[in-house]
Amino acid sequence: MPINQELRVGIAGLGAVGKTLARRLDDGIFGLRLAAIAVRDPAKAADTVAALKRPVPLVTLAELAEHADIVIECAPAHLVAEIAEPVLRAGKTLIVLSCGALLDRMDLVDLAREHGGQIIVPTGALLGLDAVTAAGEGTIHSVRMITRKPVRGLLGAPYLVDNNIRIEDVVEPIRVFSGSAREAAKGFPANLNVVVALALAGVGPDDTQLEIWADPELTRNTHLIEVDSDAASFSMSIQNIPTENPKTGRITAQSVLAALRKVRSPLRVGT
Ligand SMILES: NC(=O)C1=CN([C@@H]2O[C@H](COP(=O)(O)OP(=O)(O)OC[C@H]3O[C@@H](n4cnc5c(N)ncnc54)[C@H](OP(=O)(O)O)[C@@H]3O)[C@@H](O)[C@H]2O)C=CC1
Ligand SMILES: O=C([O-])CC(=O)C(=O)O
Repeated sequence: MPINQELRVGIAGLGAVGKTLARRLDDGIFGLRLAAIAVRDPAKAADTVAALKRPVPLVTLAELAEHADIVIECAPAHLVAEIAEPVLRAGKTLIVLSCGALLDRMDLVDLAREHGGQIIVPTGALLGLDAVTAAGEGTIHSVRMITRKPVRGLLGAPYLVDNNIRIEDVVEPIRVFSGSAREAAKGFPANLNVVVALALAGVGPDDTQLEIWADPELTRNTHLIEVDSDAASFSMSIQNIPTENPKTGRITAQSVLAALRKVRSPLRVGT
C-alpha cells in the first residue's frame, strides 16, 4: 500500500459506538477514509448517513471487505463471525469490539494467520492493556477485576435470567457474579467484553478472575483491575460515562479512534 494512499475503513453496526466512529471518521483522521457502513435497518441509519459530509454506501456485512481495508465490528456479538470471515479471508484488518464472542471462535485467529489478516481487540472501555501485555513478557501471577455497574447496565444478561437473579429493585450493591472471564463472556455477552480483552492481553480467559456487582447508587460503569507480576504490581480503575446505550461507555468509541489514528501516525505513543 503506497504511503500516500488512504486506507478505507468500514463500519459494521451503527449503534452507540458506530455512530460516533462514522461522524469522527467523516470529520477526518489522517490517512484514513470512511468507505462503507453495514446496518440492519437502513431507515434507522438514514439521518446519520445523510449528515455525513462525504457520503458512503450502505452495504451488507458480507460486502464490507470489498469496500474497506479495515473493518470495525461494533454490532451485536452473535454477528462477529459473519463479519469477520470475509474480512480475514481477504487478508484485511478487523477491529473487534464484541470480543467476548472470540473465545468460542479462536479459529478466526487461525484464519487471519492463514491469509495475512489481523484481528485487533482495542482497549475499548478499559485501560492499561499496554501494561498487562508488557507484564506478559515476563510472568504474570494473577489478574483480577471487579466491575460495578448501575442496574440498567446489567439488566437482561443471560446469567441473571438463567439463575433467576432479580436486580430491578435492589436498594444496595449486590454481587451478582464471581468467576472466570470465560464464564462471564457467556453469562454477560453484551456487558463484559472488557474482561475478555483483559484476559486476551494477560493470562487468558480461565485464569482471569472477575466479580460483578449491581449497584443502584452508581451512574457509571466502573472497573477495578489488579495485576501481580514479576515485573510490577499494579491497580487501575476507570469510571465510564455511559452512552445512549447504558451498557457501553463513551470511551469505547474513543479507544477505537485512538487505535485508528495510530495506523498512519508518524509518531506512535504507547504499545
Ligand atoms: N470491547 C469493549 O470494550 C466494548 C465492547 N462493546 C460491544 O460493542 C458492540 C457495539 O456496542 P454498541 O454500539 O453500544 O451497541 P448498540 O446496540 O448501540 O449498536 C449495535 C448496532 O448493531 C446493529 N445491528 C444489529 N444487527 C445488525 C446487522 N445484521 N447488520 C448490521 N448492523 C446490525 C444494531 O441495529 P438495531 O439497533 O437496528 O438492531 C445497532 O445499531 C456490542 O456488542 C457491545 O457489547 C461495548 C462497549 C465496550
Ligand atoms: O464491557 C463492556 O462491554 C462495556 C463496559 O463495561 C463499559 O462500557 O464500561
